[in-house]
Amino acid sequence: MARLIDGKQLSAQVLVEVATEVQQLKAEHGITPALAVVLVGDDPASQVYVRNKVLRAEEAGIRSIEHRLEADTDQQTLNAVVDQLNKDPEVHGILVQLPLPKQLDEAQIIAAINPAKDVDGFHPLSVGALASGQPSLVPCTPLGCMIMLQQIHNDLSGKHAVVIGRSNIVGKPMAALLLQANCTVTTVHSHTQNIEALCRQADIVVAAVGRPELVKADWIKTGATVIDVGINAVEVDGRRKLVGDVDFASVEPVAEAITPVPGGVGPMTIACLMKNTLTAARAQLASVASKDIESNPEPTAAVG
Ligand SMILES: Nc1nc2c(c(=O)[nH]1)N[C@@H](CN(C=O)c1ccc(C(=O)N[C@@H](CCC(=O)O)C(=O)O)cc1)CN2
Ligand SMILES: [Mg+2]
Repeated sequence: MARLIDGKQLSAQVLVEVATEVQQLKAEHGITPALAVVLVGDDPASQVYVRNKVLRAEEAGIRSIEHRLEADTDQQTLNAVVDQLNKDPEVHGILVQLPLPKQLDEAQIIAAINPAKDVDGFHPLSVGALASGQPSLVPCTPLGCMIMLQQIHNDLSGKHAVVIGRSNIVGKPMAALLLQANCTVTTVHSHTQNIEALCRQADIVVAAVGRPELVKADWIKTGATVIDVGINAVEVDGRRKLVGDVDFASVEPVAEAITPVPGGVGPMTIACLMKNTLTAARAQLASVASKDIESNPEPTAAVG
């Protein structure tokens, strides 16, 4: 039987660590990290995710600010909201919940977020920093997956990782993080030939393609670690059920370790958002402190 990597439990642990550090930041510097969440429209899944983000922020001692905009909001109005949040020194993290209604340009609004406050890690500067190995705010889902992998592998060096999917939110940053951790990384997607054979070579499989139960037992090498990022609603006997991109029942006996859906990567995504908000608040504090020193340097000792 595979080891179950319990995202509920692990995310609770991450949140306790974040909460402790938030309290320290408050006590030592009088700063309460603040996260602004912008939701446009009334997509029911997005509403659930935003509600959970606000609840987890509260648990971690992070102040949250919600902006809910009508489904027919135009780009200019959304830009104005982001602009105001960019300028507010008491806001440390900004996220615009995706997907956006179709009249809005996602790439444009992501690029409009102050990169220092880009707690989703989607801004082109954050993406470039991650790709070139510079410190950056890392997208929450891949960051959560890395924390899950660290539960199983002390050292990922030399492992062959196959990432299924090449989205900007998960597949691409996931591949970059695995490469950073010295894995040999293969990204497979809809144009890849022989996906199954490539997966069978993998020590680590990360499935992030949005296809219910695509990954079957015969895709998986005995002893591999399987991270399932998919959250797909399907109907079973007339009832709605959530399944991942991995056929859990068949893969679980083959794998060494596996994440469940629900209760796997999803809760880690939200915990990592709180981690990123803390990181952003700290970095902004350090940046303000260094600017103070630049504009008001210590007087040099008189030479006499
Ligand atoms: N701005 C962003 N938009 C989106 C992101 C993101 O990281 N930033 N990711 C997803 C949605 N998402 C967070 O925003 C998210 C999805 C799912 C979960 C989660 O905990 N899922 C549960 C099941 C939930 C259910 O019952 O429906 C689980 O897996 O256990 C958290 C966050 C797209 N948009
Ligand atoms: Mg996600």
